[in-house]
Amino acid sequence: MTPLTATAVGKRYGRRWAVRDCTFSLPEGKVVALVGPNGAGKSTLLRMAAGLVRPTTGELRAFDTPVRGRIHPDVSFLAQDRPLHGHLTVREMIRLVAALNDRWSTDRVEEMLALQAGVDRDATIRTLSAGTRTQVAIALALGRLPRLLLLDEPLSDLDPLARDETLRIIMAEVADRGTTVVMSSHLLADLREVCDHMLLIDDGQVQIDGDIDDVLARHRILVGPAADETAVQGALVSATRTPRQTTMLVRDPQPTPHGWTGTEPDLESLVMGYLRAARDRSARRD
Ligand SMILES: Nc1ncnc2c1ncn2[C@@H]1O[C@H](COP(=O)(O)OP(=O)(O)OP(=O)(O)O)[C@@H](O)[C@H]1O
Repeated sequence: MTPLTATAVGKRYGRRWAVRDCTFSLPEGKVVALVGPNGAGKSTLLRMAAGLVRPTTGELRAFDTPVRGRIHPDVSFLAQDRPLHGHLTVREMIRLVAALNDRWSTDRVEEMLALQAGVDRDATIRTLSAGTRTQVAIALALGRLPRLLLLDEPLSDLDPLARDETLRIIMAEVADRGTTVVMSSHLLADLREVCDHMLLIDDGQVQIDGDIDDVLARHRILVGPAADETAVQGALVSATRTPRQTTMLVRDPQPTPHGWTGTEPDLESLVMGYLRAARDRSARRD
Protein backbone atom coordinates (compact mmCIF):
# COMPACT_ATOMS: atom_id res chain seq x y z
CA MET A 1 0.00 0.00 0.00
CA THR A 2 1.33 3.45 -0.85
CA PRO A 3 2.27 5.25 2.38
CA LEU A 4 1.57 8.74 1.09
CA THR A 5 0.17 10.20 -2.10
CA ALA A 6 -0.48 13.83 -2.92
CA THR A 7 -2.72 14.85 -5.78
CA ALA A 8 -2.61 18.49 -6.89
CA VAL A 9 -2.13 19.58 -3.27
CA GLY A 10 -1.91 23.30 -2.57
CA LYS A 11 -2.00 25.46 0.55
CA ARG A 12 -2.58 29.20 0.47
CA TYR A 13 -1.98 31.55 3.38
CA GLY A 14 -3.66 34.83 2.53
CA ARG A 15 -2.52 35.67 -0.99
CA ARG A 16 0.62 33.52 -0.87
CA TRP A 17 0.76 29.87 -1.88
CA ALA A 18 3.03 27.96 0.54
CA VAL A 19 2.53 24.74 -1.48
CA ARG A 20 1.26 24.60 -5.08
CA ASP A 21 -0.03 21.78 -7.22
CA CYS A 22 2.09 19.04 -5.59
CA THR A 23 1.57 15.57 -6.96
CA PHE A 24 3.70 12.61 -5.86
CA SER A 25 3.52 9.10 -4.52
CA LEU A 26 6.08 7.86 -1.99
CA PRO A 27 7.62 4.37 -2.19
CA GLU A 28 7.05 2.00 0.72
CA GLY A 29 9.88 1.07 3.13
CA LYS A 30 12.21 3.80 1.92
CA VAL A 31 13.79 6.82 3.55
CA VAL A 32 12.74 9.93 1.68
CA ALA A 33 14.74 13.16 1.83
CA LEU A 34 12.49 16.21 1.67
CA VAL A 35 14.75 19.07 0.63
CA GLY A 36 14.38 22.63 -0.59
CA PRO A 37 15.34 26.19 0.32
CA ASN A 38 14.00 28.02 3.41
CA GLY A 39 10.33 28.75 2.92
CA ALA A 40 9.94 26.20 0.10
CA GLY A 41 6.92 24.61 1.78
CA LYS A 42 8.47 21.50 3.37
CA SER A 43 6.94 21.98 6.84
CA THR A 44 3.57 22.92 5.36
CA LEU A 45 3.57 19.73 3.28
CA LEU A 46 4.47 17.58 6.29
CA ARG A 47 1.85 19.29 8.47
CA MET A 48 -0.77 18.64 5.81
CA ALA A 49 0.30 14.98 5.59
CA ALA A 50 -0.10 14.73 9.38
CA GLY A 51 -3.59 16.23 9.22
CA LEU A 52 -2.67 19.38 11.17
CA VAL A 53 -3.24 21.74 8.24
CA ARG A 54 -5.99 21.37 5.65
CA PRO A 55 -4.98 21.75 2.00
CA THR A 56 -6.62 24.59 0.08
CA THR A 57 -6.68 22.41 -3.06
CA GLY A 58 -6.15 18.74 -3.83
CA GLU A 59 -5.92 15.73 -1.55
CA LEU A 60 -3.38 13.79 0.50
CA ARG A 61 -3.92 10.10 1.22
CA ALA A 62 -2.04 8.06 3.83
CA PHE A 63 -2.27 4.31 3.15
CA ASP A 64 -5.12 4.98 0.74
CA THR A 65 -7.19 6.87 3.32
CA PRO A 66 -7.80 10.60 2.76
CA VAL A 67 -6.05 12.74 5.38
CA ARG A 68 -8.84 14.98 6.65
CA GLY A 69 -8.03 16.95 9.79
CA ARG A 70 -6.62 14.05 11.82
CA ILE A 71 -3.47 11.98 11.79
CA HIS A 72 -3.77 8.48 10.32
CA PRO A 73 -3.23 5.81 13.04
CA ASP A 74 -0.27 4.39 11.11
CA VAL A 75 1.48 7.76 10.84
CA SER A 76 3.72 9.56 13.37
CA PHE A 77 4.81 13.15 12.98
CA LEU A 78 7.76 14.94 14.60
CA ALA A 79 6.97 18.66 14.34
CA GLN A 80 9.73 21.20 13.96
CA ASP A 81 8.84 22.84 17.29
CA ARG A 82 8.91 19.45 19.17
CA PRO A 83 5.67 20.01 21.12
CA LEU A 84 6.34 18.42 24.53
CA HIS A 85 4.97 19.51 27.91
CA GLY A 86 7.86 21.34 29.59
CA HIS A 87 6.63 20.85 33.16
CA LEU A 88 6.47 17.02 32.91
CA THR A 89 9.36 14.63 33.43
CA VAL A 90 10.39 12.36 30.56
CA ARG A 91 8.74 9.43 32.36
CA GLU A 92 5.46 11.37 32.83
CA MET A 93 5.51 12.49 29.21
CA ILE A 94 5.87 8.87 28.05
CA ARG A 95 2.88 7.88 30.26
CA LEU A 96 0.78 10.76 28.90
CA VAL A 97 1.44 9.92 25.25
CA ALA A 98 0.85 6.21 26.00
CA ALA A 99 -2.59 7.08 27.40
CA LEU A 100 -3.46 9.09 24.27
CA ASN A 101 -2.66 6.32 21.79
CA ASP A 102 -4.60 3.10 21.20
CA ARG A 103 -1.64 1.35 19.65
CA TRP A 104 1.43 1.98 21.73
CA SER A 105 4.65 0.35 22.87
CA THR A 106 6.46 1.78 25.91
CA ASP A 107 9.08 -0.93 25.35
CA ARG A 108 9.76 0.57 21.94
CA VAL A 109 10.24 4.04 23.47
CA GLU A 110 12.54 2.66 26.16
CA GLU A 111 14.50 0.72 23.55
CA MET A 112 15.00 3.92 21.55
CA LEU A 113 15.99 5.98 24.60
CA ALA A 114 18.45 3.28 25.65
CA LEU A 115 20.23 3.72 22.31
CA GLN A 116 20.59 7.44 22.96
CA ALA A 117 23.19 8.54 25.46
CA GLY A 118 22.22 10.66 28.45
CA VAL A 119 18.41 10.81 28.50
CA ASP A 120 17.40 10.96 32.18
CA ARG A 121 13.77 9.70 32.61
CA ASP A 122 13.35 11.79 35.78
CA ALA A 123 14.51 15.08 34.24
CA THR A 124 11.86 17.74 33.66
CA ILE A 125 11.43 18.29 29.92
CA ARG A 126 12.08 22.05 30.13
CA THR A 127 15.53 21.39 31.64
CA LEU A 128 16.62 19.21 28.70
CA SER A 129 18.78 20.54 25.89
CA ALA A 130 17.07 21.07 22.51
CA GLY A 131 18.91 18.01 21.18
CA THR A 132 17.75 15.75 24.02
CA ARG A 133 14.16 17.00 23.60
CA THR A 134 14.39 16.03 19.94
CA GLN A 135 15.60 12.55 20.87
CA VAL A 136 12.72 12.13 23.33
CA ALA A 137 10.25 13.36 20.70
CA ILE A 138 11.59 10.86 18.14
CA ALA A 139 11.31 8.01 20.68
CA LEU A 140 7.69 9.03 21.39
CA ALA A 141 6.93 9.13 17.66
CA LEU A 142 8.25 5.56 17.34
CA GLY A 143 6.15 4.45 20.35
CA ARG A 144 3.06 4.72 18.11
CA LEU A 145 4.57 1.92 15.98
CA PRO A 146 4.08 3.92 12.79
CA ARG A 147 4.27 2.58 9.25
CA LEU A 148 4.99 6.11 8.05
CA LEU A 149 7.23 8.42 10.06
CA LEU A 150 7.25 12.12 9.13
CA LEU A 151 10.22 13.99 10.61
CA ASP A 152 10.52 17.76 10.23
CA GLU A 153 14.19 18.74 10.61
CA PRO A 154 14.98 15.86 13.00
CA LEU A 155 18.74 16.51 12.91
CA SER A 156 18.84 20.30 13.17
CA ASP A 157 19.66 20.64 16.87
CA LEU A 158 21.65 17.46 17.39
CA ASP A 159 25.42 17.34 17.89
CA PRO A 160 27.34 15.04 15.52
CA LEU A 161 27.24 12.06 17.90
CA ALA A 162 23.51 12.42 18.59
CA ARG A 163 22.94 12.83 14.84
CA ASP A 164 24.77 9.60 14.21
CA GLU A 165 22.74 7.79 16.92
CA THR A 166 19.49 9.16 15.51
CA LEU A 167 20.31 8.17 11.95
CA ARG A 168 21.17 4.65 13.15
CA ILE A 169 17.82 4.42 14.93
CA ILE A 170 16.00 5.53 11.78
CA MET A 171 17.88 3.01 9.65
CA ALA A 172 17.16 0.22 12.15
CA GLU A 173 13.47 1.18 12.13
CA VAL A 174 13.33 0.85 8.35
CA ALA A 175 15.29 -2.41 8.33
CA ASP A 176 13.35 -4.05 11.20
CA ARG A 177 9.82 -2.85 10.56
CA GLY A 178 9.79 -1.65 6.94
CA THR A 179 8.67 1.80 8.06
CA THR A 180 8.64 4.53 5.43
CA VAL A 181 10.41 7.66 6.67
CA VAL A 182 10.15 11.18 5.28
CA MET A 183 12.81 13.47 6.64
CA SER A 184 13.17 17.18 5.88
CA SER A 185 16.67 18.51 6.41
CA HIS A 186 19.27 20.95 5.18
CA LEU A 187 22.07 18.55 6.25
CA LEU A 188 22.66 16.97 2.87
CA ALA A 189 25.73 14.91 3.73
CA ASP A 190 23.74 13.17 6.50
CA LEU A 191 20.76 12.62 4.23
CA ARG A 192 22.90 10.89 1.62
CA GLU A 193 23.91 8.29 4.21
CA VAL A 194 20.36 7.12 4.89
CA CYS A 195 18.01 8.28 2.14
CA ASP A 196 16.98 6.29 -0.93
CA HIS A 197 14.51 8.70 -2.47
CA MET A 198 14.31 12.46 -2.78
CA LEU A 199 11.57 15.01 -3.03
CA LEU A 200 12.97 18.43 -3.81
CA ILE A 201 10.54 21.29 -3.55
CA ASP A 202 11.01 24.91 -4.37
CA ASP A 203 8.47 27.69 -4.12
CA GLY A 204 5.85 25.14 -3.09
CA GLN A 205 6.28 22.92 -6.16
CA VAL A 206 7.93 19.54 -6.69
CA GLN A 207 11.11 19.92 -8.76
CA ILE A 208 12.55 16.41 -8.33
CA ASP A 209 10.80 13.23 -7.20
CA GLY A 210 12.81 10.03 -7.62
CA ASP A 211 15.27 7.42 -6.48
CA ILE A 212 18.44 9.32 -5.46
CA ASP A 213 20.83 7.12 -7.45
CA ASP A 214 18.68 7.50 -10.59
CA VAL A 215 18.38 11.25 -10.10
CA LEU A 216 22.15 11.65 -9.65
CA ALA A 217 22.84 9.48 -12.71
CA ARG A 218 20.64 11.79 -14.83
CA HIS A 219 22.76 14.85 -13.99
CA ARG A 220 26.30 15.99 -14.77
CA ILE A 221 28.52 18.74 -13.53
CA LEU A 222 30.32 20.15 -16.55
CA VAL A 223 33.35 22.40 -16.20
CA GLY A 224 34.78 24.16 -19.22
CA PRO A 225 35.82 27.41 -20.89
CA ALA A 226 33.47 30.35 -20.31
CA ALA A 227 33.69 31.31 -23.96
CA ASP A 228 32.33 27.96 -25.09
CA GLU A 229 29.06 27.50 -23.15
CA THR A 230 26.99 26.85 -26.28
CA ALA A 231 28.87 23.56 -26.77
CA VAL A 232 26.93 22.06 -23.84
CA GLN A 233 23.67 20.31 -24.75
CA GLY A 234 21.05 19.33 -22.15
CA ALA A 235 18.72 21.04 -19.71
CA LEU A 236 20.72 23.64 -17.79
CA VAL A 237 19.75 23.69 -14.11
CA SER A 238 22.20 26.36 -12.95
CA ALA A 239 25.67 27.71 -13.61
CA THR A 240 28.45 29.54 -11.80
CA ARG A 241 30.98 31.54 -13.72
CA THR A 242 34.45 33.06 -13.38
CA PRO A 243 35.83 35.17 -16.26
CA ARG A 244 37.52 32.09 -17.72
CA GLN A 245 35.58 29.08 -16.51
CA THR A 246 31.96 27.98 -16.30
CA THR A 247 30.59 25.24 -14.04
CA MET A 248 27.17 23.95 -15.05
CA LEU A 249 24.72 21.50 -13.52
CA VAL A 250 22.93 19.89 -16.47
CA ARG A 251 20.08 17.40 -16.57
CA ASP A 252 20.01 14.72 -19.30
CA PRO A 253 23.24 15.96 -20.91
CA GLN A 254 24.50 14.89 -24.30
CA PRO A 255 28.09 13.53 -24.44
CA THR A 256 30.62 15.84 -22.78
CA PRO A 257 31.94 18.29 -25.38
CA HIS A 258 35.63 18.50 -26.25
CA GLY A 259 37.49 20.74 -23.78
CA TRP A 260 34.98 20.13 -20.94
CA THR A 261 35.07 17.70 -18.02
CA GLY A 262 31.90 15.96 -16.90
CA THR A 263 31.31 14.25 -13.52
CA GLU A 264 28.26 12.87 -11.74
CA PRO A 265 27.22 15.22 -8.92
CA ASP A 266 26.95 14.12 -5.31
CA LEU A 267 23.70 14.87 -3.48
CA GLU A 268 25.10 18.05 -1.99
CA SER A 269 26.17 19.59 -5.31
CA LEU A 270 22.94 18.49 -7.00
CA VAL A 271 20.73 20.12 -4.38
CA MET A 272 23.00 23.19 -4.27
CA GLY A 273 22.57 23.53 -8.04
CA TYR A 274 18.78 23.43 -7.72
CA LEU A 275 18.82 25.82 -4.76
CA ARG A 276 20.98 28.24 -6.75
CA ALA A 277 18.49 28.07 -9.63
CA ALA A 278 15.65 28.73 -7.16
CA ARG A 279 17.43 31.75 -5.70
CA ASP A 280 18.15 33.16 -9.18
CA ARG A 281 14.47 32.72 -10.20
CA SER A 282 13.29 34.45 -7.06
CA ALA A 283 15.82 37.32 -7.54
CA ARG A 284 14.52 37.82 -11.11
CA ARG A 285 10.91 38.00 -9.79
CA ASP A 286 11.74 40.66 -7.13
N1 LIG B 1 0.79 29.57 9.47
C1 LIG B 1 1.26 30.28 8.46
N2 LIG B 1 0.72 31.48 8.14
C2 LIG B 1 1.19 32.22 7.11
N3 LIG B 1 2.20 31.83 6.30
C3 LIG B 1 2.79 30.66 6.56
C4 LIG B 1 2.36 29.82 7.65
N4 LIG B 1 3.11 28.69 7.65
C5 LIG B 1 4.00 28.83 6.63
N5 LIG B 1 3.79 29.99 5.98
C6 LIG B 1 4.54 30.47 4.80
O1 LIG B 1 4.54 29.44 3.84
C7 LIG B 1 5.80 29.37 3.17
C8 LIG B 1 6.36 27.96 3.34
O2 LIG B 1 6.73 27.79 4.71
P1 LIG B 1 7.27 26.42 5.29
O3 LIG B 1 7.52 26.62 6.75
O4 LIG B 1 6.37 25.32 4.89
O5 LIG B 1 8.66 26.27 4.52
P2 LIG B 1 9.92 25.31 4.81
O6 LIG B 1 10.35 24.77 3.49
O7 LIG B 1 9.57 24.34 5.88
O8 LIG B 1 11.01 26.34 5.35
P3 LIG B 1 12.28 26.10 6.36
O9 LIG B 1 13.30 25.28 5.62
O10 LIG B 1 12.76 27.52 6.59
O11 LIG B 1 11.74 25.44 7.60
C9 LIG B 1 6.68 30.45 3.78
O12 LIG B 1 6.60 31.59 2.96
C10 LIG B 1 6.01 30.72 5.13
O13 LIG B 1 6.24 32.05 5.53
